[in-house]
Amino acid sequence: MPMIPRIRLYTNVFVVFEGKILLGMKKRGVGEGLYNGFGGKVEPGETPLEAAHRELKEECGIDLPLIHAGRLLFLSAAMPSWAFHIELYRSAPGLSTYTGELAESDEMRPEWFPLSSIPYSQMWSGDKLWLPLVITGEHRFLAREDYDRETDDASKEDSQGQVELKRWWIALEQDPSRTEEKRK
Ligand SMILES: Nc1nc2c([nH]c(=O)n2[C@H]2C[C@H](O)[C@@H](COP(=O)(O)OP(=O)(O)OP(=O)(O)O)O2)c(=O)[nH]1
Repeated sequence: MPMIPRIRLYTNVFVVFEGKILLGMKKRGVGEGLYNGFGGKVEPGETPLEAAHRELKEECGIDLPLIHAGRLLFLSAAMPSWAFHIELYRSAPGLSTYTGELAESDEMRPEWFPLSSIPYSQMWSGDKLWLPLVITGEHRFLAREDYDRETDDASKEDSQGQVELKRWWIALEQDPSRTEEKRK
């Protein structure tokens, strides 16, 4: 029987104000050296939305109303015993203020970017596929990504076991409360 991975549930929050987005430079751990939204593991007894608010506050000091933007499921050949499930949130549309003080934490250095210059080359490689959907917020989506070995030739693998995005798909949710159902 093939190995069946166990699910790791995470959250990730993108704060999007008029014309700009708040990203954090990850200073340690998974995704170190990359810009990302703010997030982490959902703790036992917590809903993903509660975890999203908690991680946003812990990692950059602020809080604000959030909406669910989409769901990312990914597999990585570097960690075959896990399937990653990330609940993605964004700030509620039309907002331009938050509570708390924006501050660097030991995990993240927050930085605003104009929407016209999002640093995709310094982000997880799949993010460019769906972050535009998070920003417009018109449709919730389901995204699936498979990160696999860069080469099938095991002798050429480097010691890090580098993986790259090999296959993906994205589907839009039909959500009449957010947008008129156009495809009948
Ligand atoms: N945007 C994006 N985020 C990702 C991808 N893969 C991935 O793990 N993440 C996110 C999920 C989490 O928000 C974050 C990793 O969380 P973390 O390093 O803070 O997790 P942790 O186990 O340290 O959790 P915690 O201590 O903060 O609770 O990276 C990806 O492909 N794209």
